[in-house]
Amino acid sequence: MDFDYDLFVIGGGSGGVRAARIAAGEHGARVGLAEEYRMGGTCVIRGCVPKKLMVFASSFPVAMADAQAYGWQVTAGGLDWGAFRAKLDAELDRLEKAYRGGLSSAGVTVHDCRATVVDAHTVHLAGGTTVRAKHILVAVGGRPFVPSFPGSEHVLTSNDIFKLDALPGSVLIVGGGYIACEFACILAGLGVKVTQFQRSARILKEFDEEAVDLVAEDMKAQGIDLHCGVVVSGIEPEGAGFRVTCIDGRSDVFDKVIYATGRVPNTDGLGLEAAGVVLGKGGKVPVDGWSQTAVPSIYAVGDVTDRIQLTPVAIREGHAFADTVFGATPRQPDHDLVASAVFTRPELATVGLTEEAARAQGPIEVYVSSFKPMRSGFAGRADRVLMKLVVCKDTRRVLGCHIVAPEAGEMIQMVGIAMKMGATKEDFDRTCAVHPTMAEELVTMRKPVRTA
Ligand SMILES: Cc1cc2nc3c(=O)[nH]c(=O)nc-3n(C[C@H](O)[C@H](O)[C@H](O)COP(=O)(O)OP(=O)(O)OC[C@H]3O[C@@H](n4cnc5c(N)ncnc54)[C@H](O)[C@@H]3O)c2cc1C
Ligand SMILES: NC(=O)c1ccc[n+]([C@@H]2O[C@H](COP(=O)([O-])OP(=O)(O)OC[C@H]3O[C@@H](n4cnc5c(N)ncnc54)[C@H](O)[C@@H]3O)[C@@H](O)[C@H]2O)c1
Repeated sequence: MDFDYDLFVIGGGSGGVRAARIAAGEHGARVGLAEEYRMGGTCVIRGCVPKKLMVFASSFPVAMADAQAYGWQVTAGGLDWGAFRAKLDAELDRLEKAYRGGLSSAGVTVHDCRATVVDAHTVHLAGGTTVRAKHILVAVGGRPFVPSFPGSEHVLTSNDIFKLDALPGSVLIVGGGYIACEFACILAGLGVKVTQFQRSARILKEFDEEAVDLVAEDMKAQGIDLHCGVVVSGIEPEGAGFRVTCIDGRSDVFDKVIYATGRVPNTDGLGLEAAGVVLGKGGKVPVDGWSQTAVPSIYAVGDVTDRIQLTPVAIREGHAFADTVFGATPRQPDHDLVASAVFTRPELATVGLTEEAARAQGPIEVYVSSFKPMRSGFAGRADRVLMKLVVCKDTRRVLGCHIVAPEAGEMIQMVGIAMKMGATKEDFDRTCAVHPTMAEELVTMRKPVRTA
C-alpha cells in the first residue's frame, strides 16, 4: 500500500515534537506533523515555560526585602506588567521558532492546521487535503476543564493569565491542584490580592499531607486567603468585577475569577471513534505499555492518554514510541518513580510514595526535619522548610522523599536518581553532607520521628 508518510503526528507539543524529530531525524522515517495553534504546545506556549518565568518574576519582592534585611539599600518599585509581558511574548516567539527549526532540520514536514483522523491510516487536514500514513501518532494534549454552573462563562483559565492586559487588583482562584496553587503564589507575589477556594478538604490532595500542610501554612502567611471545602454555585457581573456566590452562602466580589479545576483531553471531534479507537474515561485515549491503541497503526502519547500529565513524561513516551516503531530499540516508557515539583512559594517537590500511601503497603519509618533555613532566617523571615524521607522498615529502601523549600525541584531531581537506583536509608546516611545547605538534612536525619 502506498503511504504519503511513514508517520503522521497530530499535535506539535512536547510528546509529538519529540516523536517526530526522533522518527525522522534519527531513524530516517518520512514524517508529517500537524499543529493547529502554535508549535511547542502547552509546555512552551501556555504552561511550564511562561509559568516558570512568572514564578521568577513574582519572586523579586521577597528577594528585594531580603536584600534590604542583609543591608543593601534597595527601593522596590512596582512591576511593569506590560514590559514583562512583551519580554515573555518575545521569549515564546523565540522558543516556537527553535521548535520549528528542530523539526525542519530533522526533515519533518509541518502542516499548520487542524488534523482529524478518518480511519486507521488516513488523516484529514483542515483546508481539504487528506494524507495517508503507515502510523498515526495522536499527541493532541488537553485543555482546561471548567465545570458548568450559572455564570461559568465569566471565568478565566490558565490559558488567559499569560495574556492579561493588566494585572487585576483581586482574583479568586478556584481549584487546589498544581495550577491553582502555583498561580495563587505567582499572583500574590506580583501584588494581586488572592483568594483561593478548594472544593475538597485539602489542597494538593495527591501529595504528602505533612508537606502540603506546610505549603498551605506558608501560602496563608504570604496573604493568600485560602479556604477548603468551598463550592461555588454562581457568578454574575457586578461593577467592573464579578460577584461569586457559594453553596454555603458566602458571597464576595473579585476583579477576576480563574478556574484551575483540571484538564480534559483534546479528543472531541478528532475522529478516533470512527477509526475504531474506543475512548476511555473523560475522552482519554487508552493505550498499552507501548503507547499503542486498540487500532494497531494508531498510537498516542502525552496528556491525551490516561497516564501522568507532565512534560518530561510526554517527551519520554514520544521518544520511546519513535525508537520502538522506527528504530531497532523497542522500549516502553517507564512511569515508576517520576519526580515532580509544584512551583508554589515555597516549592513542593516529591518522588515516590507519600507517607499515607506507604503506610498502606507495610511497616515504615518516617524521618522528618523541619527548620528555619539560614538565608531567610537571617533576613528575619519565619519561613520553614521540610525534608522528609519515608523508609521501608524491612528492605530499608527509601520509598518516598518530600521536600518543601526554595529550589526543592532542583533537589528532588538528584534524590530521584538515588531512589531509582534503589537507595536505602543507609546509602543516604553514608553520603557525606554538603555544608551549609538545606539539602544536607537529607543525609543527616538519624532517628525516625515515627514508625507505622
Ligand atoms: C499552566 C500549566 C503549567 C504546567 N507546568 C508544568 C511544569 O511545570 N512541569 C511539567 O512537567 N508539566 C507542566 N504542565 C503540564 C505539561 O504542559 C503537559 O504535560 C505537556 O505539555 C503535555 O504535552 P503533550 O505533547 O501531551 O500535549 P501538548 O503540549 O498540550 O500539545 C498538544 C498540541 O496539539 C495541538 N492540537 C490539539 N488538537 C489538534 C488537532 N486536532 N490538530 C492539530 N493540532 C492539534 C495543540 O494545539 C497542542 O499544541 C503544565 C501545564 C499547564 C497547563
Ligand atoms: N509543576 C508541574 O509539574 C505542573 C504544573 C501545572 C500543571 N501540571 C500538570 O497539569 C495537570 C493539570 O493541572 P490542574 O491543576 O488543572 O489539575 P489537578 O488535577 O492537579 O487539580 C485539579 C483541582 O481541581 C479541583 N476540582 C476538580 N473538579 C472541580 C470542580 N468541579 N469544582 C471545583 N474544584 C474542582 C480538584 O479538587 C483539584 O484540586 C496536573 O495534574 C499536572 O500533571 C504540572
